[in-house]
Amino acid sequence: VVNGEDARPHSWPWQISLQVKHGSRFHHTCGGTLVAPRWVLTAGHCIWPGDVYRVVLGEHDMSLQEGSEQIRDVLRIVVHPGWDIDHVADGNDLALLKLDKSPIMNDGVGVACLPAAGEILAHGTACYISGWGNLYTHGPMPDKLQQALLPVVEHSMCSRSDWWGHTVKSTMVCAGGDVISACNGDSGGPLNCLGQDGRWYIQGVTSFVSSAVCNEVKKPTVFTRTSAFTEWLNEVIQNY
Ligand SMILES: CC(C)c1ccc(NC(=O)[C@@H]2CCCN2C(=O)[C@H](CCCC[NH3+])NC(=O)C(F)(F)F)cc1
Repeated sequence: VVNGEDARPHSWPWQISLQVKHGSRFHHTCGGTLVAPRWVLTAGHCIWPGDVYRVVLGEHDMSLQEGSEQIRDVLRIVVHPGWDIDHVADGNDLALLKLDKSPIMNDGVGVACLPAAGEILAHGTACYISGWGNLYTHGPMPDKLQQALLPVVEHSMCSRSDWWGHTVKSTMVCAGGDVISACNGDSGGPLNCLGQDGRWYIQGVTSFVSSAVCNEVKKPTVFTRTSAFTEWLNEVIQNY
């Protein structure tokens, strides 16, 4: 996250770190969200065939063993059938990971809510992005989970020719567009938006930013709009 701030520890208890095995060690590669006791939602572009992953829940400071961390293996990976790494602009940038067993739910680990099918957020709705992605383009990863307030940008503005143009689809949601943005390593993480009922809803899964600089003005962070995939999400979580 570029121009964010340290999150209060465990204030986003559904935020996970997706870690990939290289040699004998695992390292953070993407964010993700616990959306059911045994299911993590992340981005399709985080998944590379043949790689071995694990999920760390209850994480805050990556440089410390804080005692709240819970590690789970990934039993099954279901990438959205419409995802194609060579056609990022087509969207469908989603993957669901089934954990070998449910984590222990506590103050630091919990499930987030998914929105109702078709829910569209009004322009300017205040949401938060969270993640351990780079602090700036080609910059370092933070130790502590970062967060930032990122206002929703309605589709009509986000698809202006000097914004994202036709690259952004209606199955995506834009947020930001000024000097706050996601950056590499935030991929797959949540766009956290407070609902009328006082619960946090995951309205987006971090998908892409400008390939020039992460926080390019008029190139808001683009998220996969979870309310466009309710049927697929429910089908997988209930049947796989
Ligand atoms: C849709 C298409 C025109 C397009 C638009 C933007 C990009 N952006 C990028 O490539 C920048 C540079 C590094 C990674 N990156 C990204 O946006 C990667 C996803 C890349 C997926 C495609 N390889 N995502 C992120 O960094 C983020 F923001 F989600 F944390 C790539 C393609």
